[in-house]
Amino acid sequence: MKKIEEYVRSIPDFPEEGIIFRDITSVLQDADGLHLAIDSMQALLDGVDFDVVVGAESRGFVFGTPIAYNLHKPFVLVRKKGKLPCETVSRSYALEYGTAEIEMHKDSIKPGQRVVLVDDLIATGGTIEAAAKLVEELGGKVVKIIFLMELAGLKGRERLKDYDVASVIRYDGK
Ligand SMILES: O=P(O)(O)OC[C@H]1O[C@H](OP(=O)(O)OP(=O)(O)O)[C@H](O)[C@@H]1O
Ligand SMILES: Nc1ncnc2[nH]cnc12
Repeated sequence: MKKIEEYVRSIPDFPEEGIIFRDITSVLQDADGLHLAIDSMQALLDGVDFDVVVGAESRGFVFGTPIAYNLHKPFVLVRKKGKLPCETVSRSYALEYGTAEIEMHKDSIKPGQRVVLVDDLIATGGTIEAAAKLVEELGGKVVKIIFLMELAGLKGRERLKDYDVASVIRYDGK
């Protein structure tokens, strides 16, 4: 069986010159790749005591929901601005390319809940830092943050130094 990193396709200069895009579609469209990705991320939660999984739109949904399902936990969506129908809290942040704003429903986290954050990839860490702050604004405690991939050269972990962070695949560059 192949290693998980062998399922990731890397595309130079997408969506902008200088970015190496780490593509998850090549992982997901292979049954073994999909199993390996979910199982490897889920293993990062061994021994972690938590109440709810929170995933960031859109690739965080793909990995967060099966993990929540497998572990019989609820799944909460962090969405890009303007998509959630009820009362929200929101936060703006900078991306490796461009800027964005994310939101959560005000009633999605109950005060004191222990939260695991899930996303496919950490680049600058801006997205997941903003998500962590929203969880905290709602009274949740972020007990673990997990990724399939980490672009270590962008130093996202330094931004998340107050959190317990783990990833399955580490790329040394950007
Ligand atoms: O660490 P950062 O610099 O914040 O970058 C990482 C984020 O960027 C990508 O999402 P994107 O906003 O492109 O949205 P998508 O998942 O809908 O493609 C990726 O899925 C992470 O959420
Ligand atoms: N290099 C990259 N590859 C895939 N998704 C990303 N999101 C931010 N940077 C990325």
